[in-house]
Amino acid sequence: MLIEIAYAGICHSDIHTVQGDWGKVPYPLTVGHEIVGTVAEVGAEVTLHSVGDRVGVGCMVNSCRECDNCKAGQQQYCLQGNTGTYAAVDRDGTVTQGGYSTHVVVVEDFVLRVPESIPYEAAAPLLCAGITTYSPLAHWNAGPGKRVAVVGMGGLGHMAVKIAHAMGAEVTVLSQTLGKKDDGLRMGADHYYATSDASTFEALANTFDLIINTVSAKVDLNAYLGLLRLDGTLVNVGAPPEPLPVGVFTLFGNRRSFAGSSIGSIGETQEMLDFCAERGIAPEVELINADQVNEAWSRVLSSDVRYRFVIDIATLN
Ligand SMILES: NC(=O)c1ccc[n+]([C@@H]2O[C@H](COP(=O)([O-])OP(=O)(O)OC[C@H]3O[C@@H](n4cnc5c(N)ncnc54)[C@H](O)[C@@H]3O)[C@@H](O)[C@H]2O)c1
Ligand SMILES: [Zn+2]
Repeated sequence: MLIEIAYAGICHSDIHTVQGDWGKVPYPLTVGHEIVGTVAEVGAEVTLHSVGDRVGVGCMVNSCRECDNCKAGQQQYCLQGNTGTYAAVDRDGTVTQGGYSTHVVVVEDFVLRVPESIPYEAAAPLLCAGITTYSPLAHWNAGPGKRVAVVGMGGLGHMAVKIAHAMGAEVTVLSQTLGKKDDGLRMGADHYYATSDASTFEALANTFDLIINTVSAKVDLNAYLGLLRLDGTLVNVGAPPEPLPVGVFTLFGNRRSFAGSSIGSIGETQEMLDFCAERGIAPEVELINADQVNEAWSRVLSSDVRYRFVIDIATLN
């Protein structure tokens, strides 16, 4: 089906990709995997969506559909590798191209329904930042009685705060400075600490059931692991290119776990969109014109984003 794109979010992964942080860049390349728009045309066999529907596309546009993980509905963990929305090789051998664009063609079951009650321009970041934080929060049972910490207050981080709060968890933000403290508390955080202050790590030792690390750069994971209480888990969703050393003795204490998590399944993405619509949760976005993308990228790199840039695709015409 053909989608006319209205808005595209800017994810730090777009920048990692184009900087070559994760490997060779398959030029020519258009990035963007936080896409919302309307259905413009459908093929004869399309049944899930109709022309005019408000829809979304996230980080993947296909998977093998046959491996154990696909059969379990976990397409993001496809054993053949899911087909990324951009920079991946599609079934026809061409390189997929992303959402900083006017149109995209996507197979119907990798397209999500975007509820009308979510403000249109704010919906796009849910397709990556929303699901990438919702999935581990749901999987590790964030909820009443659970203490959850969110490391990093960027695109993913601010969604983790809102979603964990809506799930009923006690939420703490661990940010480099206290510069975004008022915002964090307004979004639902119960506590807010600066990681540049060494006393934070002493004050919060053995505290959290779950820590979601959204930082795009290398951090000292062992310092954060020390903040987990008995059976606590630190889940890394931030994707810096270099390995992050983990000391096993830190894991022995409190029987701690260190885990990773990749976006979320298509089913879970729909569940997240419906959850956000029902709970009135939306990303906080700064809308930009297409000719402001370079400036927005440099602001993301200097931690000057509150909290997601979204491109108004109408300005691209
Ligand atoms: N696992 C996944 O499926 C998945 C999905 C989307 C994005 N990601 C990755 O998650 C990371 C975050 O993406 P984003 O779009 O939210 O980026 P972002 O730039 O909006 O947010 C990153 C945050 O980390 C903070 N930060 C940077 N260096 C830090 C440091 N040394 N200590 C503490 N905080 C620091 C920044 O200030 C910023 O608030 C990126 O690496 C991205 O590629 C992973
Ligand atoms: Zn992303």
